[in-house]
Amino acid sequence: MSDTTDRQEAVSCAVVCEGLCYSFGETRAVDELDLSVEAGEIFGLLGPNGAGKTTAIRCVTTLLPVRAGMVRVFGRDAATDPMAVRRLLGYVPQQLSADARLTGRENVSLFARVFDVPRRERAARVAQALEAVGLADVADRMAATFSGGMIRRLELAQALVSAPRLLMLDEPTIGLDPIARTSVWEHIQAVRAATGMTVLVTTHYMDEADQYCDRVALMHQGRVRAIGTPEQLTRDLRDRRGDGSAPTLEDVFRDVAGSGLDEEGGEFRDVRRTRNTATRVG
Ligand SMILES: Nc1ncnc2c1ncn2[C@@H]1O[C@H](COP(=O)(O)OP(=O)(O)OP(=O)(O)O)[C@@H](O)[C@H]1O
Repeated sequence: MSDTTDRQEAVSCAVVCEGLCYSFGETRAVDELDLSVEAGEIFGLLGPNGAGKTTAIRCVTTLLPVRAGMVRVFGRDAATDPMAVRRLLGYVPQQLSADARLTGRENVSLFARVFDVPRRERAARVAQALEAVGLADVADRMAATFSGGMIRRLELAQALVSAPRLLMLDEPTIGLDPIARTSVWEHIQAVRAATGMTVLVTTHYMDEADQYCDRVALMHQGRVRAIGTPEQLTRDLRDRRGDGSAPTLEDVFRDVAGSGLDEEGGEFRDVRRTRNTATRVG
């Protein structure tokens, strides 16, 4: 890529994946994935359990190596410049990342130290991050006393404290009740509105993506099967069907995934992994 292209992409694209592949032994978790996330959007990577969403975003975070294909974050190559990529992003994994034996504030402070937030700015930045997720009033309570939704918002604060340009969230609402889910999404939206940060989120809840994401990619068996705004995707299906029905994003997904879509939603080990995570977070 030329310097000029590099600079243009760094301005307009938060994430670009081209031909990304990742295998665990014989399992091709990500298979020739092409994706481009524009700066400032809330982008949803959707798919059932086992579709390859977590693997794909772990490659973007550099937690997994990019062995085949290419990943760039704001123009920085994840394979050749992983440290530069890490400095640009905040990541909330599916697994619990808050410590129950620390207070909310201590948890966020720990991340501020790990991410090298300058010492003299730390207290203010920690307070700001807790405020942004609506936990300022309970910041000095032990995380063990928090509800599942509060823990998710605490993890969001942990990721926000380093002021990342790209926030990546893996199934942020899994295992939460509807009220807690709405609250998590409203805080994500408020943070995006306040900072202009790009948000890349994985979810298998199509209704949430429809409501909160600017654009989505529908992923199945390691590949992106459709990409666009929820409105575009549902309108296209409605036009293709031409029967006056009003399809949902879930209908679009069934349409593009075809007969390969497993009704049970992924293999047993994928469901079990998800449930374990939900239990620990919730
Ligand atoms: N550490 C691993 N070892 C072996 N296989 C794995 C590993 N992690 C994921 N896989 C397999 O790779 C495929 C994609 O998994 P991945 O976790 O990326 O999917 P996902 O869409 O994020 O699903 P989930 O919502 O269940 O996390 C699945 O078939 C899964 O079983």
